[in-house]
Amino acid sequence: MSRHRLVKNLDLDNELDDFEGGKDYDDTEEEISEADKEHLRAGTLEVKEMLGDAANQVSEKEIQDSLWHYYYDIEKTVNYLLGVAERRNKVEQKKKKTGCLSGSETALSFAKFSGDSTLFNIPVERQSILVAPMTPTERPQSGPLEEKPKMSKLQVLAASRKKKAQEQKAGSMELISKDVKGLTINGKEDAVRKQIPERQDVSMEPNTAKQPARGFPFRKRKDSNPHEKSPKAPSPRPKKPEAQEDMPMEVPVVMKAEPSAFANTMFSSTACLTDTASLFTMLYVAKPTNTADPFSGPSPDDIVIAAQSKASSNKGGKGPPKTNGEKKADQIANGIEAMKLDNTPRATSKNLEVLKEYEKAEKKNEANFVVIGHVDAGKSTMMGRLLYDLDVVDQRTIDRYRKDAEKMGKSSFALAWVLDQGTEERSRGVTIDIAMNKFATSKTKFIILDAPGHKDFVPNMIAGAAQADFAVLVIDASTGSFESGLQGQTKEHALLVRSMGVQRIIVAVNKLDTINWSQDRFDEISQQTSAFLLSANFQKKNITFIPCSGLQGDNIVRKSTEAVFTSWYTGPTLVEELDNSEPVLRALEKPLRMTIADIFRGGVQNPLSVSGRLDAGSLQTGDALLAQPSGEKCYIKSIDLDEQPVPWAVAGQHITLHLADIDPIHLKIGDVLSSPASPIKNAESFTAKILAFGFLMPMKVDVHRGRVHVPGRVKRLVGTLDKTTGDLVKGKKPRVVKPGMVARVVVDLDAQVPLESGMRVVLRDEGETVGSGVVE
Ligand SMILES: Nc1nc2c(ncn2[C@@H]2O[C@H](COP(=O)(O)OP(=O)(O)OP(=O)(O)O)[C@@H](O)[C@H]2O)c(=O)[nH]1
Repeated sequence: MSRHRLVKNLDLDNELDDFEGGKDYDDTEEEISEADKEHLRAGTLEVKEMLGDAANQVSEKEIQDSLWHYYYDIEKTVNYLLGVAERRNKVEQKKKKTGCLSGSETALSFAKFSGDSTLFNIPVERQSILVAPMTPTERPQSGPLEEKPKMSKLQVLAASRKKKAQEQKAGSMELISKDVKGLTINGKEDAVRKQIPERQDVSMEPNTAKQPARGFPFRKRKDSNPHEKSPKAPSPRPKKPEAQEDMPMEVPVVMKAEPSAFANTMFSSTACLTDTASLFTMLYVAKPTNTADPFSGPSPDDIVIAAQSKASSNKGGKGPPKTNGEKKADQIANGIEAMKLDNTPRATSKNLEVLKEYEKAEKKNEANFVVIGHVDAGKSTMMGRLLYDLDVVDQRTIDRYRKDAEKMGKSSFALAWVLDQGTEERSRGVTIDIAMNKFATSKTKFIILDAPGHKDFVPNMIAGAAQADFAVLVIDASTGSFESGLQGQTKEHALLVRSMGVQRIIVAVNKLDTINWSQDRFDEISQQTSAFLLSANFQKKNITFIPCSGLQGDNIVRKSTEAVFTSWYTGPTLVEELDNSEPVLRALEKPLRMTIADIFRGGVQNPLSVSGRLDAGSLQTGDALLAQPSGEKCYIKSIDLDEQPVPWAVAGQHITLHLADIDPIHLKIGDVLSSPASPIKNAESFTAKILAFGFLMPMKVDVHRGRVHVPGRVKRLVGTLDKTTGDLVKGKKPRVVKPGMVARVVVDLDAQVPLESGMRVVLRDEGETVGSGVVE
């Protein structure tokens, strides 16, 4: 439950009575640290400036109360106060007209009070992150606050919680200080300083510059996965070095042992990490110049994650942001954890001949497939059904999903929830990010990559397609839906997967239950889709059609019992067709390449782990790796395959690597791990053979390679290529490449990206795919 919900459920007056114990509020005001006061002062000035004339309508105390309430979030504070000011204006105007307030106006409801505030004029899906000011009608609107400088109820409640938290912390600090004694922080620090002198400056010098006063912890886009632990949230209040003196009694150990540069570097708040951007090349973080890109701002998912992080970071009703002393203590505790773990001995390589081991091993066929198709075609439901019917998901889980989905009025999405795990995904009924799941048949181990169908999330679909051996294209057969899908993402997705190297495609013609299992409709859809897929360069032998209903489970795992359907269809089920997959040829002998799909931080035994598919080559425990684009080296401590430790892994396998000897700041999703002996190079420019989806000309584009996307530009059109021979068409250089044509183009990037010949890239402009192809 979020802090605000908790607080709202409390009887404030009771809480206050308990806390007060007859004391004057003023006593507790001492608990606001100097740093907080300073922050309140600076925030007040900023808010006043932003309020303009409206600042005359609110008192300084109200501004500070709001700042405190919103964790110094200037924007929210201003929004709230603008509402207050506007309301007062109206009341005043009315007063002038009538000479007094009407009864109805004195008894304002919360909705009335806030109805005209910009805070509540926001899209429904964004409202979840906005925190309604607590019982604003109870706030003294003027006089009393200024006359009697008492703390607001919220502050008193917060202070009470803070006090309790501090008492608990005092107990836990004893334990921490024991750990501190057992560690030679300074020794470590010195060693680290020698290795990374630039970082020392960054970590020793907390960011005292003005920061965006966001109330929510910064979190990386959930492009990755829900398990990734992001860097610690930026402190809601900037640290002031002198503020340390405020808390010596609470956390004496803070005074004895400052977190080392190393600990600061690895575990300091994002505020510190942000600083490093100026010193390190922070790749992929350059802001796209294309403002129309729906991904230039936080995605709906980011917003939900941010809200969730905030809620969980406030779990237990800890109240207002932590004091400097508490933050320091946390930082040290984290640092200690890191120090302990860093002592893990480096695994030594057994120098196995991995390919020979692989030959000897008993193995199953392994295949990854991406599920694509227009929004709402039924992709997640179909995969949920498949996992349920194969007993990968149990009945209890499905029953729970069904019950919860019903409560949200989305009962038809219960099966989709097996894949769609995000809160936003569930409340909106759309897939946002790639969902990964596994199952096995007697012949093959499969990995499902369920892609979002909505056009706003094509970049996430690209990330899934980049890891796939083949594709399952889901088509909604219901009346009108097939046709609109063809105009939308059915075509775009199919073209994208093909141009990204996928050769085999299974077309699942879904929702046949809605058209009474009509064979005519199935034939019509198969014909049209087949014609299109052939024109998109899929070979006939690599295209198959499976009629089915994901919702009812007909022809997914079990054969249908519908008489109409069985009268004309006797072919394989979807699972049988999946199992017909030919073993995929792997680049076992090629140099090692692994693209990081996810990063996990903060594990007790393994503080830093990465997962992803081994694109090429092989590796074993103890191997050295080179991470690009950072150029940092690291070592493999251990390897997990299917959650089990294994001594080695080969191309095609989805693995988790537990890494040592690397600062997590040097690794990001989309980075490529290679062997230092045959490293992948970074590129700032490349030439590629591109199939144009739209008009291509020298223009700004977003370049996507798997999870990575960087702004860049098509610098030069070298020429168009013959589609069948691939030869350059002689003649004048084209000024524009039309959709459907293939061209050789030179692309410049705004940041370095690990790229090499044979890699697949997608070019997008303003949220539309304009081309896709292969690096030469
Ligand atoms: N009648 C019927 N409805 C289906 C079937 N499959 C899915 N649906 C419904 O179609 C709606 C969308 O299903 P999803 O599985 O979320 O579709 P999706 O393709 O995964 O959606 P995105 O990933 O957001 O593009 C849900 O209401 C499903 O219950 C089916 O076979 N028959």
